[in-house]
Amino acid sequence: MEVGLLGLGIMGKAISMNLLRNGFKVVVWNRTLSKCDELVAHGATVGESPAEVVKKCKITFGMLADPPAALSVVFDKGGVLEQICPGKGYIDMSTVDPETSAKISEGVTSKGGVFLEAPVSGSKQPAETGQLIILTAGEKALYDEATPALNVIGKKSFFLGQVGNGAKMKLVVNMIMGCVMNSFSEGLVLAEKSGLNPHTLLDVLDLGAVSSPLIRGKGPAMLQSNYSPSFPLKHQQKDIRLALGLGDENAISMPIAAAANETFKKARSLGLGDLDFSAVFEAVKDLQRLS
Ligand SMILES: NC(=O)C1=CN([C@@H]2O[C@H](COP(=O)(O)OP(=O)(O)OC[C@H]3O[C@@H](n4cnc5c(N)ncnc54)[C@H](OP(=O)(O)O)[C@@H]3O)[C@@H](O)[C@H]2O)C=CC1
Ligand SMILES: O=CC(=O)O
Repeated sequence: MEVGLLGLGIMGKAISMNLLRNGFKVVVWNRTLSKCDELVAHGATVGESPAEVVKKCKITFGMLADPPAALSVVFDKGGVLEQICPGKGYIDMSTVDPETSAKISEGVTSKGGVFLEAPVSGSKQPAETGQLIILTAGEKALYDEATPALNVIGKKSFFLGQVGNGAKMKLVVNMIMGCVMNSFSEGLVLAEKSGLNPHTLLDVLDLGAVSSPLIRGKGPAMLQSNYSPSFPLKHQQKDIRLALGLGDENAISMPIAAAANETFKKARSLGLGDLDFSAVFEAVKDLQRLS
């Protein structure tokens, strides 16, 4: 099966490599075209534009940074819309808001193509090993057609109905994850400042109800100030911001998420946006110094 992949950041590169390893032919494109070279060395071919990738493939995936990027590869010159047509599908895996997803869906279907949103839960390592959780919504026929690829990309795919539901589910999940990371960071600072060994706190947490892959996976690196990015902090802040927007629309009060958003914004202002989202720990430490 041949598929297209637009966007070779942390996730797009890992997903492409995994598809190639599993026997898929993959046509790639990235805004910074030089990032395609490594994929080519592993057997991918390159499209000079999103439109060229769509021209070559029946199904094309997008894995872009944020709503402006996701819209740009579809609507701008050389974009998906120039070649999408009946018989072709576009699957957007970027984490965006439901409105962005709906605009892309309208654009694709207006040209006779079919659309599926498919944001993923899980980070760099699950992407490399095909262990993502895929939150799809939109055209069920495209979901069925893409199932062989989805089964390689993820360990479980959900079909959630109409366009927007995948985006909403992803934003709810990442709103929770951002709040947990914030609270965990405050706990580490509180432990240390009150005279406890934070390494012992990690051991205690791991044995109790709060134990989780997130805390187990990130805690030791955070105590070493190692924030090599798996999930960039700027994207976590974007997700909480978009989740707060969803809360606004639904008149849901989310004071904890709003406070977490402030801390992620503080972390971005400290220049930590490209580091892993666990670097919010540094912003929490900084806030203690100021208070
Ligand atoms: N990393 C993670 O753990 C996870 C990330 N996600 C989500 O997946 C998406 C991708 O994440 P990730 O791979 O980490 O992000 P990266 O920041 O590593 O990559 C972003 C990608 O978007 C491209 N891009 C940015 N702006 C534009 C633009 N204006 N036009 C065209 N392309 C653009 C970049 O191209 P260029 O190389 O030229 O800059 C790059 O290919 C995000 O929505 C993120 O929230 C979801 C689950 C996990
Ligand atoms: O969006 C990030 C993730 O880990 O999921």
